[in-house]
Amino acid sequence: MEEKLRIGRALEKLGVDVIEAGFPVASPGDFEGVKRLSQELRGLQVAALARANKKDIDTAWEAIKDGANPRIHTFIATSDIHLRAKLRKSREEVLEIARDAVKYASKYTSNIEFSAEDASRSDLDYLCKVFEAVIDAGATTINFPDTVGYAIPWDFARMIKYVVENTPNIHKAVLSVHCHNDLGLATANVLSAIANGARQVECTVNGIGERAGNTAMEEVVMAIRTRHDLLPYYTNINTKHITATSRLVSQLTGMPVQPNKAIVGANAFAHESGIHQDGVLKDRQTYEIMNPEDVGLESGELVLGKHSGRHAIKAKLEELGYELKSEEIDKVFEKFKAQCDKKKEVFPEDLAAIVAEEIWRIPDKFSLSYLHVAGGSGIRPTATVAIKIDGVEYATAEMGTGPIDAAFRAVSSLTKTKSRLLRFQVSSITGGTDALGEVSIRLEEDGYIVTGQGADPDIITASVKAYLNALNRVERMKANPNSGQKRAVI
Ligand SMILES: CC(=O)SCCNC(=O)CCNC(=O)[C@H](O)C(C)(C)COP(=O)(O)OP(=O)(O)OC[C@H]1O[C@@H](n2cnc3c(N)ncnc32)[C@H](O)[C@@H]1OP(=O)(O)O
Ligand SMILES: CC(C)C(=O)C(=O)O
Repeated sequence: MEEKLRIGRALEKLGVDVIEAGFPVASPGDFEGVKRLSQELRGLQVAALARANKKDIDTAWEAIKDGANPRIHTFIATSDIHLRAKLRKSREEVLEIARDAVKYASKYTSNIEFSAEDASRSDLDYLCKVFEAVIDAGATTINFPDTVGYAIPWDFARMIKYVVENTPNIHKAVLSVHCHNDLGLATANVLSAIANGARQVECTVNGIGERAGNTAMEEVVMAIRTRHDLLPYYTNINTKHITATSRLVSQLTGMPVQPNKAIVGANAFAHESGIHQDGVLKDRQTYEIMNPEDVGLESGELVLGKHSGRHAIKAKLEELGYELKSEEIDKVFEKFKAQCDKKKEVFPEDLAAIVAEEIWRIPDKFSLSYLHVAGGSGIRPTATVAIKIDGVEYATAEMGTGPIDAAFRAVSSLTKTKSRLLRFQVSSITGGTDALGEVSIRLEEDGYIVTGQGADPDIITASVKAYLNALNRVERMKANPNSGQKRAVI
């Protein structure tokens, strides 16, 4: 309930006009969720879904009646396949059911939406008759769903135009569309519908929804905003909240957003190829059609990877605060490319480490002498660690919640550091149970953010090596106060 409410509040802040909060008859939980949203969200309309029958409509109204501007959304299928196989009713019967449902809902409110489920596979003349009947009965929003994502943009445009031209009272209602993404065409279909008279778009954040999902809200909004020359319409969406809302929805639904998803994917504003990076550095508009700031991102990102060129590396080094000579940049670039062959993405901290190790050439302060770990079920994990600090060996033992925690506590005690671990990742370099484990960590120590890597057949040893590697990098940063390396802003 609380999560639903958090998403509801985020949508209100985003500026959506209507939230379809749920299907109250579906379960007591859905009923309570819709009711709570209706009571708490006053700045928008909260709609409740109902099949075309009295019980669903009564329950929907009961859930939303306290809302600021409640909407009943009732629906029934109009395609022959749904009539024959699912509803087992004739066209005439379904037309009567639809009309009666809307008339029944009108005893509660004048804010009524009617959807003709599977409209895109329905006979258009029959569909127009149904729409005409429900508008006469009191529907103020008429929804044309492409329920199974079957439509093709120019044919969807033809269908919308047909409905507009052949439903005599269509001007009394707002025409809406609701597209699914089974063929990856939901956004395209919606845009073609808008261009032909649709004025409400039913969509979801991140495109989540049944099967391949629904039309992604952020795609429609940004298409209208970016191509205003061809789409002279507007939405009330405050686009600066798009990224935050997308992340919230992803987090609360547990549905990750694919990295290359338009607008909200992690890579949507990231440039990795050297030629693109060079262009973006010279003028962002060479490869950016939208401002990342407009969707709430700080700025577009240059991703350091194997496709990056010298221009991008030089720019990133400057951004990090390094003032290097041309031959030093060449050296960093060479090492950087070698690292890229080993890992997909190289972080700015890795670049900083290359500078520290290749240009400054300061020896490691800390090195592992030995590590002994006792663990298993029924005993408290204990690690005994000895490390050399500037050549002198020190040892201690610590307990922890697990063997890695115990070993890290021992390292922290010996090195007198209090690092904050930001990321810990274990992967196997080779296959099988004898695989070499590679640990990559990212930590913050004394205001510096660094990465560290360690490899060993024993993952606890690999973890301690990675930890010490990161701490050595911090020491190099500290030893070069004039290097220009910026301390991290935490
Ligand atoms: C197109 C859409 O996406 S609509 C939204 C889909 N969302 C959901 O389905 C929400 C979750 N659903 C549920 O919890 C349940 O399906 C309920 C509570 C809605 C209904 O449960 P039940 O009464 O057990 O019926 P069940 O789901 O098994 O079957 C659906 C029945 O509704 C009928 N029906 C389907 N759509 C409609 C409609 N729009 N209007 C009237 N009746 C309909 C079907 O013909 C079937 O009737 P039958 O029992 O006479 O054969
Ligand atoms: C209820 C309607 C709008 C629906 O969800 C669909 O047809 O996909």
